[in-house]
Amino acid sequence: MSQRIYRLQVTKDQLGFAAAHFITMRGKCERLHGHNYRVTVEVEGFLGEDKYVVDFGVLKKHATEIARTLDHRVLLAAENAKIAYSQDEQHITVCYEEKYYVFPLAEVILLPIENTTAELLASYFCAELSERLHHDGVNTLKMVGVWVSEGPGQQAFANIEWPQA
Ligand SMILES: Nc1nc2c(c(=O)[nH]1)N=C([C@H](O)[C@H](O)COP(=O)(O)OP(=O)(O)OP(=O)(O)O)CN2
Repeated sequence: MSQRIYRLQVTKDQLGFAAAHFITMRGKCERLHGHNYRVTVEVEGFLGEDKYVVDFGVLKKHATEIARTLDHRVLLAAENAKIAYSQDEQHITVCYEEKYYVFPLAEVILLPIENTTAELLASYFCAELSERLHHDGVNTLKMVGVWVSEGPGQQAFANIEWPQA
């Protein structure tokens, strides 16, 4: 008999984060602005012995922790070739052509992505969540996915197929 596949979703208030960002596109750099981002976690998998795919509590715990690392921060794309960064012990200077910002180091998060689009934020969040679930020994999953919304009606999804390589 074929094994049934289940899909779970977790959307909670604590899965939001308020952050500032800008993206570069087609030779332009957006003005620094902010969003009240919302995150929805979506996983697919098989039932384990306890008849869960994975405990909602486990998904909430990890996703809340990841969201907290992004909350009240300036999100910076460390892998953007058009943006130059320099830092001392307390500050980071961010340059795009003639424009530059100086931020307190503690108020930014440098992310291993090329741009802070909703797509790549979803991808980053998904990779972080996936790594934590892998570390917990979760073995019932087929897919881990994350939606990141910049605001109502505007969201991107990224996923990782399991088992991970
Ligand atoms: N596919 C994507 N498109 C855009 C993204 C993105 O992450 N993925 N991001 C932006 C901007 O960074 C911006 O945050 C949103 O821009 P925009 O939708 O143009 O502006 P508003 O939120 O003010 O939209 P309104 O619906 O007009 O209020 C752009 N595109």
